[in-house]
Amino acid sequence: MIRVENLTRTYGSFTAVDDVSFVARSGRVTGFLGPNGAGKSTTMRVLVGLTPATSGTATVAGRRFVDLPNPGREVGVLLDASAQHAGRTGREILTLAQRTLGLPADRVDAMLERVSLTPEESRRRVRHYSLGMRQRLGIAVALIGDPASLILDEPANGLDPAGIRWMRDLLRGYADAGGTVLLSSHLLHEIEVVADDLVVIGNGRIVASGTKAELLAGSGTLVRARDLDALGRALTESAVTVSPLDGGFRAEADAELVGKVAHAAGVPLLELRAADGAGLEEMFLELTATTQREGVAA
Ligand SMILES: Nc1ncnc2c1ncn2[C@@H]1O[C@H](COP(=O)(O)OP(=O)(O)OP(=O)(O)O)[C@@H](O)[C@H]1O
Repeated sequence: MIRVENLTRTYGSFTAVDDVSFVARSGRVTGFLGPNGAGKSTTMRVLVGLTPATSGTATVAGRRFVDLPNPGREVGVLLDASAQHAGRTGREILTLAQRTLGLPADRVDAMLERVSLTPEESRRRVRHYSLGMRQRLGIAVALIGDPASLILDEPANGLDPAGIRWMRDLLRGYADAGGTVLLSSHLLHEIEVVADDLVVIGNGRIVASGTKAELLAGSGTLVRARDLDALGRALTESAVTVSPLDGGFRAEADAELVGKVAHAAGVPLLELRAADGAGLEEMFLELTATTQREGVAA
């Protein structure tokens, strides 16, 4: 389990992380979402002991990172895939990690296989790796100590669609086996697919957190009809709040009620379903509207 409690980090008079609290539970993938500069990396850096907290605590398995006797066996970390020594080969980097952690030598080949780096690629210097290959190597380093928790900053960055699918399956399998995964991203759809729980941060403060199901439950119903005016009128007259979405409406009511209202008004529907496909992005933009640099298009 990963726990952040009342964490604050200031730089001079600027507060990068402001009284942040959340828990990433075992057996679950927790998505840490927020716009650029929201404070995700700073929080993760405090979690892994790279940045001291100004106040508050951040623990993995009940201890601060610096107090873990052999941290790599407890928590796998990937913060910056390009932070590896560019002159070393992938195999050398994994071998160093294997020796540092006191692991059997065969873990190196096992990890290369796990992240689908070929023996030939493992002998290339990291400076010649693509970003996607660096991400795979970073994941291999994070996993080599068979830790119970993973902390990953934008792990899907640089991966092609097949790589993103691979990463998603890997994280799902890891959590299903009891692991704790905390991953940050601004790739909303990627997080929406893989995360069980969500923590949304904006301007250093948590603006929403909970299970994905809870957070998306308020998304309402997507409803479309050829005669949108008649549909909108019927819903509004029935005290159902509507807003435009995907060429139709997002109605703040369940599908049954929306269907009944449309039927009673004699409006044939083209589509009627839970609006959760669009939910997370909309929620993300809404929740961070006051904290987005660009503001949100109406
Ligand atoms: N060492 C530092 N000194 C001063 N300000 C800093 C320092 N590190 C981070 N910040 C500021 O703290 C804020 C949060 O940065 P952070 O990197 O945590 O954001 P983030 O959510 O990870 O963003 P991104 O998605 O762009 O990576 C930013 O405004 C950043 O400029």
